[in-house]
Amino acid sequence: MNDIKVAVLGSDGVGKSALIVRFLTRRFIGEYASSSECIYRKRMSIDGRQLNLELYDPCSQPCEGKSTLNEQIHWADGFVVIYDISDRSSFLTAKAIVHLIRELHLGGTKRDTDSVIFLVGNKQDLCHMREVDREEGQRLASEGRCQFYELSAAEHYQEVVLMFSKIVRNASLGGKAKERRRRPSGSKSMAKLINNVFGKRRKSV
Ligand SMILES: Nc1nc2c(ncn2[C@@H]2O[C@H](COP(=O)(O)OP(=O)(O)OP(=O)(O)O)[C@@H](O)[C@H]2O)c(=O)[nH]1
Repeated sequence: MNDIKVAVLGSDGVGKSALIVRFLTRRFIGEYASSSECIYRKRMSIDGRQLNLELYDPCSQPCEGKSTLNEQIHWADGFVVIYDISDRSSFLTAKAIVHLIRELHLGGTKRDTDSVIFLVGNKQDLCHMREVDREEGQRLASEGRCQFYELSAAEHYQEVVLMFSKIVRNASLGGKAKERRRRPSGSKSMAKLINNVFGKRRKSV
């Protein structure tokens, strides 16, 4: 069975955990308690093939044994790079991450990387506070050869599922057999995920 590794990257508070939790549990959780980086696992069937998905959610707080961005990039087969459309600085961070992924994957063939970086402008429901135009996102995506999405973890369940399903499909078609370097350390079961989800005060948006 294929193992597909997807890293969800972006600056603090852009909604990385919210998007992952939405995809895995269907729920939007306003506040999610997580003090360590972790990997969520899910078995998926894509085009009739069984896949083991590992989704990496970094922790923005300093924590022991935390992997570096370079290690996360080497570990993953696919990347979801997230920014918050109401926060320009998060867009600049996303831009730097896209460029770093491109730089570190220079050795790979074009086919390997073209379809496995997704740039996602999250919090589309906050468009009245928008600081990053949709066109800027599209421009960065075409510059970095990424697929582009604008969506809202809070409001768009179907779009979130489609986005994750598509990156898993693309990453699995890459047929990559790359050397695995040190993998990000934390690993989390669904039970732990549910604990985190219910262990913290929920905030309405
Ligand atoms: N309005 C709105 N708020 C969102 C959305 N997605 C996430 N948030 C909020 O943004 C805040 C940060 O979300 P998280 O999922 O913790 O973000 P993160 O990127 O995992 O943050 P770190 O763990 O600090 O790296 C929370 O208050 C969420 O409720 C969204 O689509 N719309």
